[in-house]
Formats: sequence, C-alpha cells, structure tokens
Amino acid sequence: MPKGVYNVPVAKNEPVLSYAPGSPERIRLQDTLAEMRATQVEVPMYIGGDEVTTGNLKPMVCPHDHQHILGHFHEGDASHVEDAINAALGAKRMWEDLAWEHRAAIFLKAADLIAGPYRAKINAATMLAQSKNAFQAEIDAACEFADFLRFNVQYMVDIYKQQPESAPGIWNKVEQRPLEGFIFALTPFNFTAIAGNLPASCAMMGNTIVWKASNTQIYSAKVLMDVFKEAGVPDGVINLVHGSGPVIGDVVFNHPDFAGIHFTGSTGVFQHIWKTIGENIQKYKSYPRVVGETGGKDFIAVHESANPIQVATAITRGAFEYQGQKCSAASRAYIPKSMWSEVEAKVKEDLASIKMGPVEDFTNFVNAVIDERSFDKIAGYIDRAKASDKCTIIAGGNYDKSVGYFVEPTVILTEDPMYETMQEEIFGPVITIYTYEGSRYEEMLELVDSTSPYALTGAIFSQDRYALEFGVRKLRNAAGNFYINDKPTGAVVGQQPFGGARASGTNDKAGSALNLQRWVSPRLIKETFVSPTDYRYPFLGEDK
Ligand SMILES: NC(=O)c1ccc[n+]([C@@H]2O[C@H](COP(=O)([O-])OP(=O)(O)OC[C@H]3O[C@@H](n4cnc5c(N)ncnc54)[C@H](O)[C@@H]3O)[C@@H](O)[C@H]2O)c1
Ligand SMILES: N[C@@H](CCC=O)C(=O)O
Repeated sequence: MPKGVYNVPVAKNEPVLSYAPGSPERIRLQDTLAEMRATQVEVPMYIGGDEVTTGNLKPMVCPHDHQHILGHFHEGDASHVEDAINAALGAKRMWEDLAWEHRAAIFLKAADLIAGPYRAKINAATMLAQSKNAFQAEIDAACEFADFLRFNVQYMVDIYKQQPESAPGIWNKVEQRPLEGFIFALTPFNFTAIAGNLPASCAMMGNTIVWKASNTQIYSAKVLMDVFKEAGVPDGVINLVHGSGPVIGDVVFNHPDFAGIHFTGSTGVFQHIWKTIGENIQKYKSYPRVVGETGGKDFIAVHESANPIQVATAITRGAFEYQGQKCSAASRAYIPKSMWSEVEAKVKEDLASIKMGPVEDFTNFVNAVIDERSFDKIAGYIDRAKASDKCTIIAGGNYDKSVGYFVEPTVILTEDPMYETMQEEIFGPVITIYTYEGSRYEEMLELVDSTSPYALTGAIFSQDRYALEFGVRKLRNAAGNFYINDKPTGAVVGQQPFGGARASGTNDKAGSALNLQRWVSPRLIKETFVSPTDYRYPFLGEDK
C-alpha cells in the first residue's frame, strides 16, 4: 500500500450557476422538477446496510401546493433508534481505523457528485419539498453543501498537521481520535446543506452517526443519503432515522455511548436538549460534546451617513429571500427618521415588483413558508400587529393557505422598540422597522444590543468611518456574524464561518476548523528514544 504525506486538493467555492432563461442548467432543472413532481417516492430509514420500512407512512408535500404529495417516508419508533445506535457502534472500529485520506476521498467524491450528476436532483428536491426558488436552492443544496465537504477536508488536514514541539531525544505527537461512542446529528428544515453537513462533518473526522432530519426536509435528505452511498460512505457510518424528535431523543440521550450532538434548529429545542443531557450526565461514558447553532433576531442598524438605496436593498433581500426562513434573516431594522421616507419608498417599490408563487415558475422571488404550523405562527404575529396601536403595517400583511402556505413579504413600522416583533424570532417574511432620531446613534446601538436574547447576525450601514468603528465596537457581542454595508445573510463557506453566541448557539462556526475540532479528542503520544537508566538527579551526587 503506498505511503506518503499527502496534500489535499485546494478547496474553492463551487461557482453559483445563473439559471438564466435558456441556459442548459435551467432546462435540466426544469426537466428534473417535472419528473420528480410526477413520481411519488417512498423514503425508508437507513440503518446499517439496510433500507428499513415500517409501513407507518407519513406524507411529504410541496409547501406551495400542499395537496400535492411528493411521496411518503416510513416513520420509525424507539426500536429503530436502538438499531441505528447499534449500527453506528458496529461500524465504528473499521471507519475510525481507515486512513484519513480515504475518508477525504469519499467526501470529496460526494462534493463532486453534488456539484455534478446530482446537482439538478438535489436542487429540485429542495425546491419542491422546502419551497426554495432555483437561486436559493442552488446557493444552498448544491454550492454550500459542496463547499462544506471540500473545505472541511482541507480543515481536517490542517487539524491533523498541528503538532507540538519535540525536545532532543523525544518525539511528541498528537493523534486526533474520533469521540468514543456515537454522534447524534439533529438537523433543521431550512438548509439542505446544513442537514447534510451536520452528519458529514462528524463522520469525516472518523465518527459514526445517528441522523434525524426534520420531517419537512426528508425528501432532500434521501437524495443526500443516495450521494453518501454512491460516494462510498460505508454502511452504518451515517444512519438516518425518521420519527418524533422527543421519541428519538429519549433513546439517544439515555444511551451510555452518546458522545455528542451536532444540532442546528430552534433555541427552545436546543435548551431542552442541553437540560436533558445535564440531567443524564452520570449515565454517559464521556462528557458529550454539545454543539448547537440556533435562532436569531438579526438586525440592520443604520447611521445617518448611510446610502438609503443600499439600506432598502439590504432590507428586501435580507428579510425576504427564502421567505425570511434563514436564521440570519434581517427581522428588525433601525433607521434614522431623516432617511426613512427614502428607504420606505424604495422598499415599497421593490416589494411591488416581487412575485410570489410556486417554485416551478422561475419568475417568483417569494415562495411558500414551510408548513401550516409555521404559517399560523407567522399569521398570528401579523394579526397582532394589525390590531396593535403601536404598529402600522406599511407593506404586505396578507396571507393565504388555501393552496400553499403563502405569506406576503410584510413590513411593520413600530413606535415601540420593544414590541414583540422587535424581540422574538418569527422565522417568516416579516421585518419590523423602528425609526430613531439620528442624533441618538449611541442610544440606538444600545437598543440593538439589549432588545433580544439572540446574537446571530447583524449589519451596520454607514459611510462615516468613525460611526462605523464606534458601532462595530458597541455591538461586539450582538452578533457572531457581523456585516458592514451588506445584508446579514448569505455567509459563504471558507469566507464567512457561521455561528452566533448568546441564545443563538455555541458559536462553533460551521464550515471551519473550529467546528471539526469538536468532533475529535486529542491524544498526546510522547516517545523517548533512549530511555533513562538511572533515577538519580545530578545534584544528588556527593559534594567533594
Ligand atoms: N444558527 C444557525 O446556524 C441556524 C441555521 C439554520 C436554522 N437555524 C434555526 O433553526 C430553526 C428552524 O429550523 P427548525 O424549524 O427545523 O427547528 P426545530 O428546532 O423545530 O427542529 C430542529 C430539529 O430538531 C427536531 N426536534 C424538534 N423538537 C425536538 C425535541 N423536543 N427533541 C428532539 N428533537 C426535536 C426537529 O424534528 C428537527 O429535526 C430556527 O430557529 C432557525 O433560526 C439556525
Ligand atoms: N448560513 C446562512 C444561514 C443559515 C441559517 O439558516 C446565511 O448566512 O444566510
């Protein structure tokens, strides 16, 4: 077998295709969409080498056409979670003993499959079942997922390369061991790339995984499992189970071999999980690694010197792309009173030109929100704002779930900086604006910092360097991803490692070496070449 100290290919961001009318990628995607819409699929669980069916079938629908059934998944119960844990533990020894370059090759191949032959399929699955338009699917399911895989291979090797000094006569080595036990990947509906990355990044570091995807993302999770299989991920390394979160969690969090959770989702669920792990801590063989990236109440803070048109564009894209269902979505903005009329006019003009509808029509910028529960929650915020004497709805405010879960991009103007929509994560196409006296810039920054428990993303707009520098310093702890003169969404792997603090997560920065480091437990190995043969220190000798 060849031996060598291998370099891995230098990672580059996957180019985003345009899907312009008539382009080959658009034609391929439209054909794939039509084909997938016309064919119902059944998604089994993947446990060890088996595709497990239970007959307990749950429908997967298009959010923008909720009577259209894309297929069904087989829901499992606690016994399937036990089986998945056993499969993960059974696959562990061979997987962790496999030389790292083979793990790298498998995931680099997965990236090439996603960027190549599976591109249209993963995008179409994400469009149909998660209601993303072609551009939003492309930047997520195809490009961000390929980027996660390729950059993580590079970061894995960077981690392995970090070695201690060695004094003469000894050799110190650090071995990055996978964690003892299995990892639980618990993933959200809104990014196919995140759903794929949470199990894949842990597996890349030599761990074996039990993965539970969100029910509304299982349709694209199946495509990810097909990619993992074709790329050569061995049986039992990534096991996908479907079922109720609490039922699955109950088995996982009571298991002695539970070694860590890689979570992305809401703050409430993560806090519940953290508490459960704390209560069970004596049951585990090791202290589990707890990594969770959670909710946000992301802001745009504007100084008087900012360009109003740039601010308005950041509001429209930052708040309404993918219907505001990004953890990073702008959902509160602080605008100087003197600038507001110009910003308002541009936002209204842009919103008037935005089309809302199904993903199959590529002219729609806005599609549906994910499901009825989410629709009702968002509609509740809008209804309360309509009834409140503290707010005015200046754009949107309509919703309709008769065919799909459609909510118009909605802009609320409030006089109360602590109104509920300034504080709480809505996770829908709703932004609230608070206007302030431009001379009270510092007070406004204090409000931004103290209004919500979250600290995920935020943006500051200013053409004045002093104001900018002051704002960046004042808001040091208000966001883990901070943007200057840009919208607070759209982080790119390898360029803007992503994660927030406070109630927004453990800030282990997805798409960086920091994250991968959490999935290994270093062992220091010291070897002495010529071992001592005398216990005495020189100073113990007799003075003459
Ligand atoms: N910070 C980030 O990087 C980031 C990225 C994407 C999404 N998010 C956040 O995710 C949320 C949206 O995603 P979601 O609606 O899928 O989140 P969610 O918390 O509802 O669900 C996440 C996962 O947890 C499971 N789950 C739910 N309740 C559970 C329980 N009691 N026990 C065990 N598992 C349970 C779900 O089935 C799903 O698989 C938003 O709050 C958003 O801000 C954060
Ligand atoms: N990384 C994405 C957000 C992921 C959360 O939903 C962004 O930067 O917009």
